[in-house]
Amino acid sequence: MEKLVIVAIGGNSLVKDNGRNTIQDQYEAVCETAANIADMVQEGYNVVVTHGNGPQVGFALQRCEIANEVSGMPTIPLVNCVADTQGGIGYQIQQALTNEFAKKGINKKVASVITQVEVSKDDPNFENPTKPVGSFFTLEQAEEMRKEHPDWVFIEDSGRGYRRVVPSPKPIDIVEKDAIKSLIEAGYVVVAVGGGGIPVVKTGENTYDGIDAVIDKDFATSLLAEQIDAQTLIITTGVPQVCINFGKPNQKALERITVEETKQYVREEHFAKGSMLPKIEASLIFLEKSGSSVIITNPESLKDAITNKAGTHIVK
Ligand SMILES: Nc1ncnc2c1ncn2[C@@H]1O[C@H](COP(=O)(O)OP(=O)(O)O)[C@@H](O)[C@H]1O
Ligand SMILES: NC(=O)OP(=O)(O)O
Repeated sequence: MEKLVIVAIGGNSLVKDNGRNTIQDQYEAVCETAANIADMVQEGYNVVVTHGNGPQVGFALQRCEIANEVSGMPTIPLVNCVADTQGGIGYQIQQALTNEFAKKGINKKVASVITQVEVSKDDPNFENPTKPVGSFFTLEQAEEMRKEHPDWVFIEDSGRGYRRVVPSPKPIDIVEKDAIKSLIEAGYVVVAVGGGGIPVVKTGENTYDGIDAVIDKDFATSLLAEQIDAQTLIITTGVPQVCINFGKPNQKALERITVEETKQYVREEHFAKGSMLPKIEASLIFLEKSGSSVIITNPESLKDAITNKAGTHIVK
């Protein structure tokens, strides 16, 4: 089989205008990324695609809350909002890739798998929400919302503004991993663990129940990469490269770093919690368990990053 590469598309990389963009705007962003992924497939890479949903799941929650306030419509639980966004974004990726393959004459089919990801109901992250979702707000806007919803928690997200945070337990197992593997072996380009997967807890040996949370797609992707034996993990996000001293006058973009150097930068707190840190932590887990290399870059640099001309490369 060709080299197996897993590409994780960041939810924020599909949003251009802080929640004011339309589904069509999001589809255009998906199409840009899909064109780059199709180029990789044309080069002979065997690609599995995962994606985030941080902004989109927050928008979905917000729509429910507004509909509830305005007309009393029942709200939708967070776990179902995750499922909805997994389906909605997965549909766009599946269609965009299918169309790109047809345009480029690539003989490949795409299949998306509705993916449940097991978490533990005792995960301490349920008590300590850390996953930013939805739009960015000013401090004043966040304080105003907290007056009405004192249980909502906000954090400052990488200098971009304040965002609501929700619990983000660590993924333990991918329920549909065998189906994903079978589709890969049958030659499909598979889209899976969208939005980090739909969080579920075990209720019996083979039974599950949904639980309200948003799993970090970088950790879920790293787990899937290990389970399908992928060699390379590529994370696309809003920046072309990972930086040290991010946002400071002495900011420096990183081209190639070893696992040991990366751990040192983590200790020096160069990577923001809830944004770049999970990508780095997930990359380290992947490299220490099974993977050989990680690339972090933005969608437009994907093709150059594969040939070492762009992105941040983390190597063993
Ligand atoms: N050290 C860093 N280097 C580069 N970007 C960083 C760093 N720390 C925080 N960031 C921010 O993290 C963002 C990526 O996280 P985020 O937008 O949450 O991811 P996603 O694309 O998966 O939605 C970047 O766009 C950047 O604004
Ligand atoms: N679920 C998740 O991690 O989404 P983002 O990558 O969009 O933050």
